[in-house]
Parts: sequence; C-alpha cells; structure tokens
Amino acid sequence: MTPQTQTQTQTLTQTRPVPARTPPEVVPKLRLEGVGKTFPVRAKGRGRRGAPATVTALQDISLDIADGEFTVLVGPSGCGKSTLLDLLGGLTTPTSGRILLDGEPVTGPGLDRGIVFQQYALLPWRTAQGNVEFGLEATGVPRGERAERAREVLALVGLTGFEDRHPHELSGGMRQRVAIARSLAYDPGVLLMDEPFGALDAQTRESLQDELLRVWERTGKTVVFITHSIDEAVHLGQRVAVLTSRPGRVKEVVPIDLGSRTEDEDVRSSAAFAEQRHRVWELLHDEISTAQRQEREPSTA
Ligand SMILES: Nc1ncnc2c1ncn2[C@@H]1O[C@H](COP(=O)(O)OP(=O)(O)OP(=O)(O)O)[C@@H](O)[C@H]1O
Repeated sequence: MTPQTQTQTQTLTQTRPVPARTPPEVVPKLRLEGVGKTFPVRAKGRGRRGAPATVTALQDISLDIADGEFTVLVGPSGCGKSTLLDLLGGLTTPTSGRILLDGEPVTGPGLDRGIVFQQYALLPWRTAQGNVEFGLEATGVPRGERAERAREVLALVGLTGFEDRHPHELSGGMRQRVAIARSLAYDPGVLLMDEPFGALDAQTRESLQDELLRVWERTGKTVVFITHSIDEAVHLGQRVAVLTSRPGRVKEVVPIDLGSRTEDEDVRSSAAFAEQRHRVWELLHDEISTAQRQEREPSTA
C-alpha cells in the first residue's frame, strides 16, 4: 500500500459514519389509533338539517397492546365494548382512525385472531373433538394433524377424556372450554374474548378464569377480554382499560399488580385486590350512572 492510499484508507475509516445504535422500536401487537365507529340508525325523521341519524358508539380510542399482554376492557352497558372487539376481529371497519396488528392495518377477519363469544356457538351434531377440528378443516390442515391438534388444545383447556362428548352432554363451563379450544386450534397470536363467562354460574366462572390464566401463561397469547364484572377484570387483567359511557372513550388504563394469579392462594380476598378493585369501581361508577340516564332517553339510546 502506498503512503497515499494508506492515508486515504485511514481517512475513509475515520469519516465513515458510525451506525446509529438506537434501539429498534417495539411494535405493539395491537395498536388502536384514534378509532371511532358510527352507525347509521333508523330514527323518526332525520338528524339535523336532514342528515341521516347516526349513533356514535366509539370515539377516538387510542391504545397499544403489547405482545403477550392480557388486557381487559370494562365499561357500562352500551359503551361500545362489543363494537370494539368486532373492530379488532375485523368483522367491521372503523369510521375513523385505524387498527394495526403487528404494524399492519387490520382489513378483515383472519386466523391470526381467535374470537370467543358469550354464546358457545358449537355445532350440536359434532363431538367436542369434531367441533375443534371443524375450524381447522377450512384451513386445509391434513386430517391426522387436525385430530392431533384438537386433542392437544382440548387437553390445554382440561378436557382430556371428553373428546367424544356432544355439546348437550357437557356442562356450560365445559362447552365454553370447547369454544376456547376451538379458537386456540389454529394457534392465533391474539385471543379476543367477548364476555365469554357471562352466562356461567359464579363458581364455574371463577374456575374458568383460573383455567384461562393458566392457558394464557402456557401459550403466551395476547388476550383482549371484555367483561361487565369488575372482579373478573381485576382478577384477569394485567391492565384494565375503563371505557366511558357512550360514545366509548378510554377513560383510564389501570395497571393491575396482584403477583401470580395462578397460585392456589385466594388472591380475590387480598388487600391488593380490594384496593385495585376499588380504583376500577371509582372510575366506572359515574359512567354507569350516565349510561343508565342514556338508556332512559330513547333518543340517545
Ligand atoms: N349494527 C349496529 N347498528 C346500529 N347501532 C349499533 C350497532 N351495533 C351497536 N350499536 C350501538 O352502538 C352502541 C354500542 O353497542 P355495543 O354492543 O358495542 O355496546 P356494549 O358496551 O358491548 O354493550 P353491552 O355491555 O350491553 O353488551 C349501542 O348504543 C348500540 O345500540
């Protein structure tokens, strides 16, 4: 190397920009950006100046949900919780704002999101195993693999030994476990749950809450869970997003810290539980009164 080229090389080395060491931005699993949803409604006459009447179910909802996080949405009746879950599921589209899943806009339903509703919607003529396999049939998973996958997820929700039972031979809690297993079968990253335990008796509800927490811990799914129950919200959520009365907006997101919730001890009786429950109750209280007033005024219902 000539002295000249040596100098050039040194200069090049010295002036080459050092690559920026900024940490990569963590993309949330789900991002809601200013999401709003308005429905046209049939009303006597029309809105102001002849405009079609509408109801604004949700307004300017912004929320990031991290991968693997368990988020609970609570809010008074009619505040738009189910509407929000439908939007996340891609069953409807926002009127304003947008929803991103892994950084990509949600444009419709997809196997990357499993949905569980309050009503199990199981096929009565199929066994538990058949119901779980049903969802996989449409995805082209080979028969042998379907059967194995169905057995695995039924085991995950504690239904080993009940694979051959039909829905009418199962209790309400077991049926809901089958519905959860069905939504887990195609291994979605996100589980969207709309009051899944709302129709169950108190004891079954509590045991399914514990079961769900175990499934969540084992699978690492991102869960978005809707409930009317403050106790359920505080028991399950790592964060509880409290929505306002309609139009639903995020009033506050309450972080919940109860330590491990799957140990045998009765976390629901702890002082920490009572304290965090009270915080959510305080936030909800006024919203429930407003929602009840709205319900008494048919023009706004
Ligand atoms: N398809 C629709 N057309 C017109 N209005 C709708 C439609 N879906 C929902 N709404 C209205 O949007 C508002 C929010 O409804 P939504 O069912 O999302 O509330 P919610 O919080 O889930 O209620 P609840 O807790 O009682 O189940 C309500 O006023 C409802 O009447």
